[in-house]
Order: sequence, then C-alpha cells, then structure tokens
Amino acid sequence: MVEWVMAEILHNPYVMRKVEDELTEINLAYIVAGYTIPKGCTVNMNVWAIHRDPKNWTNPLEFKPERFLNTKWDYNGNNFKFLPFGSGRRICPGIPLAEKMLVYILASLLHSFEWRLPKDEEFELADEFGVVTKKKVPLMAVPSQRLSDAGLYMG
Ligand code: HEM
Repeated sequence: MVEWVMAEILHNPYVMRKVEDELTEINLAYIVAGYTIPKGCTVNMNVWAIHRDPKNWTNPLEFKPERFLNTKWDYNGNNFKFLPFGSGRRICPGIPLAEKMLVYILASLLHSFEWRLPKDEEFELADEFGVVTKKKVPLMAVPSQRLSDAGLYMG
C-alpha cells in the first residue's frame, strides 16, 4: 500500500508539493481550540482563571476544604481543571515532598495550638504579585496551649 501511494505521489508532483507545503505549515503554526498559535510563541496557561471558573468549581471563591474529601483528586497534571503543580514535562518535581510536608505542618500547628486572630486584626486576603503568590500583609495569629500537658511541647 505504502509503495502504491508513494508511486502515485512521485508521479504527481503537485501532490508532492502540497504534502511538503502542509508539513512546513504544521511546523510554523499550531491550531489550539480554534486559535492559530504561531511558531515561537510563549503560551501561558491561566491557571488562576481555570481555578476560579464556576464551570469547573461550585462557588470557586469559597474556602471549602471538604470539596476535596471523599474523592481522589488528581493533581498530577492530568486533570486540566485542577493544576496546582502545573502539568507536562515542567510539572513541579516537589509534589511528593509538598503533599507530605504541607499536611504535616498544618496538622502539627492545628493539633498543638488553639489559634485566634489578634484583637482588631482585619480579615484580609490581599496577595502580592510575584514568582509565588504571597500574602501582602503577613498573617498574625496568636497561639495558645491546646495539649493537656505543657511538657508535651518540649523536645
Ligand atoms: C504546595 C507546594 C507547591 C506548589 C503548589 C508548587 C507548584 C509548582 C508549580 C505550579 C510549578 C510550575 C510547573 C509548570 O511550569 O507547569 C512548580 C515548579 C517547580 N517546583 Fe514546585 N510547588 C510546590 C512545592 C515544591 C517543593 C517542595 C519543591 C522542591 C523541594 C518544588 C520544586 C519545584 C521546581 C524545581 C520547579 C521547576 C520545575 C521545572 O521548571 O522543570 N516545588 N511548582
């Protein structure tokens, strides 16, 4: 079959030219979701918007950790609605460390202390633009003993 097609193409130079033109074209531009992306373009995915899109999330701006309970959430870059660590060959290589440490640190803080905001501390969640999104005003929180025996905080 390949031999027949190749023979036909070689006998029809206009078909050969068309094939060559199309191959060059494909190298120059990709079409993604109907948009032509010229060669050399830097394409940034707006994960900020994807994570706030009500088509993907119910009440996306609501802090509702329960939404992640009872379901296995894929954050390894395969679920394009949820990309906290990015996707593809430059995906965050720190996922195994992050998923253990984040839970461990939060669990330790919440288990060990009772937390409250200082008096007159306003609730605010402004962020600061940067390589990573930091809180604009650092969080001030007051811990108090939660464990029954103060000795448990030592060592
Ligand atoms: C909750 C914690 C973390 C989050 C949300 C996070 C998120 C991300 C994101 C979104 C990227 C960009 C991926 C892309 O371009 O598609 C990234 C890259 C990267 N992360 Fe993380 N990360 C976390 C923790 C860590 C930790 C603990 C380490 C190392 C110990 C780490 C090391 C890196 C490195 C080296 C890259 C660059 C990878 C590359 O460009 O090839 N990250 N991370």
